[in-house]
Amino acid sequence: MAAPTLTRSLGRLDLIAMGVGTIVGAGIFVTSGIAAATKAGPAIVLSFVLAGAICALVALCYSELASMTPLSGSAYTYTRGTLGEAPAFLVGWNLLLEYAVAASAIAIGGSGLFGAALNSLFGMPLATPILTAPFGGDALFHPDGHPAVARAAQARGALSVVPEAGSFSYQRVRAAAPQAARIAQVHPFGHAALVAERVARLGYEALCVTLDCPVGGFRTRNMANRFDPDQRHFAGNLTGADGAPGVAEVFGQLLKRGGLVWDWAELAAAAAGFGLPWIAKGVLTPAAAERALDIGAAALVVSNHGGRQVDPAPASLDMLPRIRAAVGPEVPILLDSGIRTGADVYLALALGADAVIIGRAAIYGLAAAGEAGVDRVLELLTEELRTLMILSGARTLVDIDTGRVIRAAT
Ligand SMILES: Cc1cc2nc3c(=O)[nH]c(=O)nc-3n(C[C@H](O)[C@H](O)[C@H](O)COP(=O)(O)O)c2cc1C
Repeated sequence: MAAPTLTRSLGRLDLIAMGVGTIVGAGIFVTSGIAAATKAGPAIVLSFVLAGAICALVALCYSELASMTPLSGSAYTYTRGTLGEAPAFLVGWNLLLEYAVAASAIAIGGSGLFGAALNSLFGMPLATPILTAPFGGDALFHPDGHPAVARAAQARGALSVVPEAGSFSYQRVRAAAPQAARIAQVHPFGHAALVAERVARLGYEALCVTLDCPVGGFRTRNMANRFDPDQRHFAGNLTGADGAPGVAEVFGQLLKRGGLVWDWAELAAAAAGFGLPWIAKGVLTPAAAERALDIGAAALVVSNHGGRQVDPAPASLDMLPRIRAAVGPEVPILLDSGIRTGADVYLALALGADAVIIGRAAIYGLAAAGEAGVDRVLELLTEELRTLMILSGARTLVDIDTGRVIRAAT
């Protein structure tokens, strides 16, 4: 039987196209811009010329070696033919390494595109558009609490907003994951400027000021269930020492529902002394958004506190487009309340958010499996978001815009 033969079907153009395709990876689009912006400036052109000349010399070496050793195997075979087994062994392994490095460089190119909607929040890099929420009493869900949440966030390049009424101190959480625990949440109860000073000393870079919780909501399910958690789980920062209020004092304020405990003027006065950029959390109307920006907020969290404060409050997603329209495209807007899936993240980004914050989704992961559970939640949300981006033809996060969402008639 005749040996099978393969038909030659690749022509000159195909080979050139394949060669160029192999050489040009995602990296050329991502890293050359960074090198031009931060290192070489216009002289980057000279780098390209120099690299081109070196590549031409390498190509000449390769063609000489290929004509001397007309066998397949590339650099491994050439080295074996000219220098022997041992050097060829080393060159072979180096080739493998080169491919691994090249492959991961392309992966970074890809993830760079993924994180491009809002590259940074006041200089804090955002590798993903998902942050974890400040939720108090975290040790009720898992003994590892927010340090575990922040570690999971850090591993996924996410930021964590660390709560004032958490089970662990700002210091403990930051020490657990300094790359994630960079935003400290505070309630504006008159001691906020003091907290701002303290967290700045710990290295926090921004404050998240909760505007929508001057008193606790009228939570009838909690009452019916006689939910009365041990207050020590909320005392990570509310120690009653060094000017910090005690947990009983704050709970008293939250639960007694004694009336207005702050107003915009008091917040403006406190904010003047913050010394850190601050994010207004709990904004649900264009008027509140404008007010917060007027007194110095640098970003907004459109939120109804996870539906825990005002029972007939509108959904944050419904209010988002109006707030985006009122404040313009430049103000960073985060959204929370009801984010459970990658599709929810997609919708929030499409309707005007730069990133989202997850509260209960992170809590469910924490309760189920501690740090690993939060990690899995972040992984699932990200994977679903990526899948939707591919299916909707959005190459980058910035491409996710209102044009991709159809609102059902109500
Ligand atoms: C158990 C629990 C505790 C919370 N504690 C706080 C808090 O101390 N400070 C705060 O600003 N928000 C707090 N929140 C609200 C979250 O920061 C966030 O706005 C909300 O959970 C988002 O909605 P989601 O749970 O649907 O994602 C808490 C939420 C939950 C579920």
